[in-house]
Amino acid sequence: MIIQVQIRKQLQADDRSFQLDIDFTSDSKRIVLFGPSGAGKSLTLLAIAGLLAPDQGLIRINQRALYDHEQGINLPPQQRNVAYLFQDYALFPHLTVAQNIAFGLQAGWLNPRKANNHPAVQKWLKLFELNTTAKSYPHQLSGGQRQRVALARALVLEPDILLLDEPFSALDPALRDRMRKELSTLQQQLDVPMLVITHDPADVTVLGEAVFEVRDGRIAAANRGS
Ligand SMILES: Nc1ncnc2c1ncn2[C@@H]1O[C@H](COP(=O)(O)OP(=O)(O)OP(=O)(O)O)[C@@H](O)[C@H]1O
Repeated sequence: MIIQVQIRKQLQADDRSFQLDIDFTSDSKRIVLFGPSGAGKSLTLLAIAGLLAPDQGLIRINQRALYDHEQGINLPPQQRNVAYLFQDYALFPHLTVAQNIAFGLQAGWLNPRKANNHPAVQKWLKLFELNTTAKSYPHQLSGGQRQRVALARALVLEPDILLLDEPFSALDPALRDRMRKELSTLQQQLDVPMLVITHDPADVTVLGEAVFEVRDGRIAAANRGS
């Protein structure tokens, strides 16, 4: 997988303005954008997902243009084949685990019995050891199980890349360490490309192979670690 991001965006809110000017390319499957609060990490992730339109530039994954200002290309989020994992996982509270995982599939799979039986849902329930929770609701799950449901819901669509926005920031420190290791192991097992944004150095150490430091809307440093 190769991701190429070269984007500019000027944001204006009352008397404040922010210039996003991000440029990086990577063929790593473990990319981390690291930097302080307000550096422009979330804006970059939103732009890759198609939830924020840049003013200029291009975004390509595996040579496919998701956004190309000069060519007038700006694919809507559902055509980008990228999965976006929100900070709090944003599971649907009124849907069971199986229904949550089935959500991105065709509408009929929201029927609980059908959702349980869908081959792709079954595959992910098994892979993530969620079989016994298939009929449970998100509030009945542990933090780790919730993360796995969110990942399964994202991965069931076989995205080209998984985008994660501060995946552990809402967790207490002990759970955070465990989930970080779990995500690392899952990424290695599944070999799925992921891009994580974070301000936590521990995420960089555990999850980062290609690490880009973001400061004041720009890539301030890049290094390819182990
Ligand atoms: N709609 C907007 N209009 C104007 N400025 C904005 C808008 N959205 C974000 N910004 C500004 O852009 C800057 C970058 O925001 P961004 O959310 O990308 O930061 P971040 O690096 O993800 O930080 P955090 O870790 O706190 O989420 C911030 O200074 C923010 O105030």
